Amino acid sequence: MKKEWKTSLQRGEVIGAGAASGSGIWGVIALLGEGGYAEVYEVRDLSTADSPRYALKIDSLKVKQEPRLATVRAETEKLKRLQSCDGVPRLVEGGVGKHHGRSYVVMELFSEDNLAVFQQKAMLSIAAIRSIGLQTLKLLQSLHTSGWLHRDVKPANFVRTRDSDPAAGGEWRILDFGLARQYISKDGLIVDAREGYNEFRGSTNYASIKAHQKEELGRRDDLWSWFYMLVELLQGKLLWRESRQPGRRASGSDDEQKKTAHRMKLRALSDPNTLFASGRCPEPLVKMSQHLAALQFKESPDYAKLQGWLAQLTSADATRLLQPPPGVLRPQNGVAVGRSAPKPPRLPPQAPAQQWPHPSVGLQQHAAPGGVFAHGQHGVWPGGAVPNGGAWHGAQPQALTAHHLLNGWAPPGHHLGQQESLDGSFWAAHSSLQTPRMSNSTEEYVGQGSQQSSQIPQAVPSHLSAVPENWDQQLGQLGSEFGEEFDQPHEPSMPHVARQQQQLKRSAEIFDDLHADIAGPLAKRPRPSPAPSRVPAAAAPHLLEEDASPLLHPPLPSSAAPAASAARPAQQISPKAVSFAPDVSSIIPALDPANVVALHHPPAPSAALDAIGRQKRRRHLPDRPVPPSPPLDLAAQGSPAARQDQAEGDGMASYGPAFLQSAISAFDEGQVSVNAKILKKLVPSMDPAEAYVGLGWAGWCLIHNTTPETRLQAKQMLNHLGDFFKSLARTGKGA
Ligand SMILES: Nc1ncnc2c1ncn2[C@@H]1O[C@H](COP(=O)(O)OP(=O)(O)OP(=O)(O)O)[C@@H](O)[C@H]1O
Repeated sequence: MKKEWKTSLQRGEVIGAGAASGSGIWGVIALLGEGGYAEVYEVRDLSTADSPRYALKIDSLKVKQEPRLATVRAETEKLKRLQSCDGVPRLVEGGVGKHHGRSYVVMELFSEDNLAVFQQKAMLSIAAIRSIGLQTLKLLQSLHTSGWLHRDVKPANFVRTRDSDPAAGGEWRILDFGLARQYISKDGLIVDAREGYNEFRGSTNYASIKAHQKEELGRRDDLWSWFYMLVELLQGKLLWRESRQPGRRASGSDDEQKKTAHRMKLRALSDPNTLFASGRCPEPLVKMSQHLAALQFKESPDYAKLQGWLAQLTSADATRLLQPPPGVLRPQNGVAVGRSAPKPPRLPPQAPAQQWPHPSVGLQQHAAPGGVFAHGQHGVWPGGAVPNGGAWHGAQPQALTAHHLLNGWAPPGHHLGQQESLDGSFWAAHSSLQTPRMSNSTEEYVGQGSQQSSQIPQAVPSHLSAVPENWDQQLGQLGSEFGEEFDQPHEPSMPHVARQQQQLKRSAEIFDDLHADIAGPLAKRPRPSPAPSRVPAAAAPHLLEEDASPLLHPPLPSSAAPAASAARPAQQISPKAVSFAPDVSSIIPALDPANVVALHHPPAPSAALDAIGRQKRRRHLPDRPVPPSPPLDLAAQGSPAARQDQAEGDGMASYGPAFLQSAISAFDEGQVSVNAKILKKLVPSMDPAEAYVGLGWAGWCLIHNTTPETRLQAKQMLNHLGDFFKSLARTGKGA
């Protein structure tokens, strides 16, 4: 299908002065494509009867305004030198012509299908994918053998020949040498990476990790882009493109898109399964990824091996890609939620109390802020995955999970699974509100983590050797999924919250498993003496045991709090004072998307929420009416159509943005006490999702060293929320 005619040249327009100037006379027939700085037209030579058709590439009008952007001239120079290379378009005129100050070049014409268009037209068979993969790989190999790198490998830069059979996968050629660069010097040596090089080259979705890191690119980077293309051919999409679905506005800036793509590519480096919504990467692609990851800058890729792996792709792989493996929660909006592990036997209820962690756990060295805790990619943790999924750590200088593990926060008598379930909810709510900062810090963290990992002593706590190998992978995967979900720059919305809650439930399960796994081995160890409370008495003079009582404790009226504190002067806080987890654990089952869904038609932000956040909403969110969300059929979520609906609803059916925005600022430490008041006011009109955010907020205040007053408010908030969730679980309605 020809593109809509909207660019600078018109049908029938004549370009070139003809034989007198040594050029053809080119009559414009159709627009074929347009890139960043050029337009490509189908033309024919008007000076010849029955002229074949050609492609004419001309600088776009933008270039005329900003001549430094001119690319056609430079590209033609490169194309001239590449004429002996396989699959490169043949130049029809030796040189560059000028048309009203814009450079153009005429070349061999291919079909109107570039690979980006082609793969959208029909579901490709695995045989077609193998054929396209092989051809494009060979084109790159040929280019590399000629001493050139392409540096912008992407589907739009491969184009099918006109006479090839699309049903058989077509014959493919390579285009667009604007960024191509010679990597072999005149004396036949591979050129060193330029010192101080710091440029991004390529296209966000297909750029290699090194490209994202603005490093000099080599052959391996062209092949990483090829690899991502292959993933896209197999799956129909790249997961980091999620937020740019057809018909939806792009929800992030280019920078944000780059960051998301970079982060997800880094994650896929240690776990290629994450490239696929099904959570399973075909084995041949795992091998490709490992091969590419192992290549040094100057090293030649093993094209033959890559071809061999490509040939191993079978239709069974393709079928599996569409099916989550047993135990993987159904992907939501294309994102696999996590792999469930076989459940270890639960501890009997009367299991002896444990202190966590055992004092012998030597993990303090990992507690330094900035990401050194998790670097499992290099095998520091059993199972070899990042235990907090990167995202956990990225959320705060001290990861919440790390915080528990490292600081022995949970008092004796406390069950880790419950505590960690709570922790998961804090983290989830917290990170969902931290979107922009979260992506930054996660990215920094991942980079830093992998850089520093080699310098960090191997410190696997001894008791963890008794823990199944994959527990940290599970946490890692979960953390990453959370990270991925919440790093997406979209507005909070119903489906978003439902997913969030489903993941939270999953986290509770994993943490419970973890608890059972760890508590068992620990039970066999000598019972340590009780750990001191994490909150020293001097730092928490106003905290009373009652103030921190379990969730069902009746809330203090807000005005009563200071009075209560005054009546009972400073008192050592007992371990029980922070032991609210059992109650929170009991509300975790109530955090069920079905409950939220049932209560949430239509989403109706309360007037109070609206008023408080109006100003902020104006600043942060588009000022538009909130449409009622259609009933969400959870049972149908697995179907592609339902997922699409859900995806498109995402960002549309947003509710309570004012609340969420005000909660976002609650996480700025300076403002916590102000926002505590706001949150408390809102409790009566809360819906479950908002309550959930409040839960996260309160937990965050308790875990971090906020002021004693704020912690008190947070505990009151937990009381309210406890009632709320209990009522939700009992009646299907919030309090
Ligand atoms: N010789 C050709 N035959 C047929 N179609 C072509 C030809 N050259 C380019 N096209 C079409 O035009 C599109 C844009 O071409 P090209 O990638 O060379 O432009 P660009 O401005 O350099 O793009 P970008 O900014 O994306 O790098 C291609 O994706 C392809 O669909």
